[in-house]
Amino acid sequence: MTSLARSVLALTGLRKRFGATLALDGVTLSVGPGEVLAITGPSGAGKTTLCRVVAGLETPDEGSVRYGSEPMDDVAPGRRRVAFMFESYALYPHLSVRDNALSPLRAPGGGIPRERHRAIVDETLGLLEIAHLADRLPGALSGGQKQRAALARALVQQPRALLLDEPISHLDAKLRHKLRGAIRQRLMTRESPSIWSTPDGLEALSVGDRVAVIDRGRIEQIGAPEDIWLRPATMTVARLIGDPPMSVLSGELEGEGDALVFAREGLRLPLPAGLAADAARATSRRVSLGLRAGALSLAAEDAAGAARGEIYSHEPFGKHEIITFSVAGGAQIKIKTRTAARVRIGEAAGLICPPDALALFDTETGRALPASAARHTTHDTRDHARPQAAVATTGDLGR
Ligand SMILES: Nc1ncnc2c1ncn2[C@@H]1O[C@H](COP(=O)(O)OP(=O)(O)OP(=O)(O)O)[C@@H](O)[C@H]1O
Repeated sequence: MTSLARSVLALTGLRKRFGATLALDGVTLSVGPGEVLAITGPSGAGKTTLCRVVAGLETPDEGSVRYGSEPMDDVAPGRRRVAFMFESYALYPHLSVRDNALSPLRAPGGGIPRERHRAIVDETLGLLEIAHLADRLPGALSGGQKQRAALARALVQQPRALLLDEPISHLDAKLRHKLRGAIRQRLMTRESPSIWSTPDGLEALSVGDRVAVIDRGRIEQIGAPEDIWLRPATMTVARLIGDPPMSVLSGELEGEGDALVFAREGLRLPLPAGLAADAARATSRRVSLGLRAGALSLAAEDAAGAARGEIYSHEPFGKHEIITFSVAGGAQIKIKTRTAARVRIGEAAGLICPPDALALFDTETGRALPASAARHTTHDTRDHARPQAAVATTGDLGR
């Protein structure tokens, strides 16, 4: 077997149209050897199409796919040596779970000595907690069990690139949380690039070395999980990522003495110095303010510096609570608190917005305002020839 496993997977200018739908709109990105790129976006954003183009199951209208220096555009799917876990599983109905997982290893060019097949498969079934189902046929499995059988079939291979399309979406929350760590550990030991697609932004942040956020076929932002979390490049990213995501309110910039104020009906917030510097360079006064739920807090209605409003709803979730705060005019802001707050629906309250809770966007373009935007990228500029800096993790990302 020729080993191309340490190659960079590079996608350049991919465009794919289905009738009136532009499923991929100029996607350029690369995934390094051993790297996991998590791609996240809402339903219909283009995640599956991206995976299918990489696997050769869909031909792009424009753009190209390369492994290392080798263009893949004219290479048939079966010869690309890509392991693709389909969102629809595509299990062989007449084969047991074990035989489904063994099937790619037994195919010509599988590359792994035959005597090791059974041990690799059984270890992977154990990792995914389906060893006890090894002899069952897919027809006798639940949706989540089928999903893990399909995942096992992808994980046992030694491909040039591994594509996992929503690999754990049908598992219960506890198992999903447990397995995303276990699978990520497994992927880290590989030399091939991996793409992990998921509609769950937090899952993407927890499994990806880098994360690409896609919407309507366009990459909105690509970067380290921390960047996506702390510095969303666009309003779309801000609205997609987070638990709950930022509340994004449209308004206007107004001068008030030396200060710049974000103003809309029911809300006037003086901008902290850093944000005011960004805002001063805005070309339009029409801006949108992002408020990060976990950095906001409630205060008394008349507390100094608090914005006034009332409690619209209160959802206690055990470890944390989500409070929806509404201001005059009806705009709603989500607050996430750890402490059990004593709040009553309809009660007047104040909202404290520290500087790190806020992000500012140009309403027209949807992009973060200049000074912040300089730190962002929607283009993949990583040079995979250089060693990658270790990605620091933060407790907030829940890895
Ligand atoms: N074969 C096809 N024919 C027509 N339209 C298609 C086809 N495949 C995908 N699309 C459209 O292209 C867009 C992108 O679809 P895609 O399946 O890539 O999204 P996705 O991000 O994977 O969504 P989901 O999370 O729901 O799986 C959608 O609007 C979809 O309806």
